[in-house]
Amino acid sequence: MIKMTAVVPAAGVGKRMGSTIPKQYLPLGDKTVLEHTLMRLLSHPAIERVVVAVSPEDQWFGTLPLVSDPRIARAAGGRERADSVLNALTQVTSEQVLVHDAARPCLAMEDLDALLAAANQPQGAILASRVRDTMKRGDGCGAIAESVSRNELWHALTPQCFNTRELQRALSKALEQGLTITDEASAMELAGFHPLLVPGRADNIKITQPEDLALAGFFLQQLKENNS
Ligand SMILES: Nc1ccn([C@@H]2O[C@H](COP(=O)(O)OP(=O)(O)OP(=O)(O)O)[C@@H](O)[C@H]2O)c(=O)n1
Ligand SMILES: C[C@](O)(CO)[C@H](O)COP(=O)(O)O
Repeated sequence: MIKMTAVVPAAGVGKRMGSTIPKQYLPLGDKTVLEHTLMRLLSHPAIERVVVAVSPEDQWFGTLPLVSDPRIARAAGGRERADSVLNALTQVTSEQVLVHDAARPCLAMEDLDALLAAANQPQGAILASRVRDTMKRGDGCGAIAESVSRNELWHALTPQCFNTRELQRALSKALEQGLTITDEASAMELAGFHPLLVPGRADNIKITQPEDLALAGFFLQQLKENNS
């Protein structure tokens, strides 16, 4: 089994959540969103370390009991997600690296297994779920401009897994060019790679808006009841 380090970008402010504290520190049952995410990653034998990118202004990370786990390291968060990931990568020595949003606590072990099984490909791999709704592009004035074929249209999820040095190079280049990178695969694509799409569960949601928290709590409970 390939052993690797995971990077967890957790330096966001959660604007869309509209909560008084960053969404990664909101409670889900008896623990915070971030603790659930970290516990799920560390429960897999392939994940030997986790580097968490945390805002320099963060007041909460150091108060989490989990932080005393020697497998967890802290890196400085950056202005954008990609900056946070790039900062964390400086602490990664494993050949492969897995990047997973702090805001995605509902990661099923079966999905992590599937991603890791594809991880040794040079182009890398991401978890993704096929689009199920009919997709529309807006005209910017609140009306439909066009329908977008959902054939081969996927939601990019995380974790995403790549060769560490290739990812560092790709992210650095994209950021130097001033490009907006919202996931690691985008940077790798710009560098000419075509990462594999590994079908993942649609309940691996990213907590983004207020209604997502209760849904994540339900999905997390289902995962625990099914030992997934
Ligand atoms: N500068 C940033 C911005 C985001 N993230 C992290 O990237 C993940 C996905 O980002 P997103 O869902 O957009 O989180 P926020 O940026 O906090 O949300 P918003 O865009 O609503 O502010 C989150 O775990 C977030 O903490 C990060 O590490 N560094
Ligand atoms: C990485 C990601 O979760 C894949 O869908 C997504 O791009 C993160 O976007 P955000 O705007 O930083 O939440």
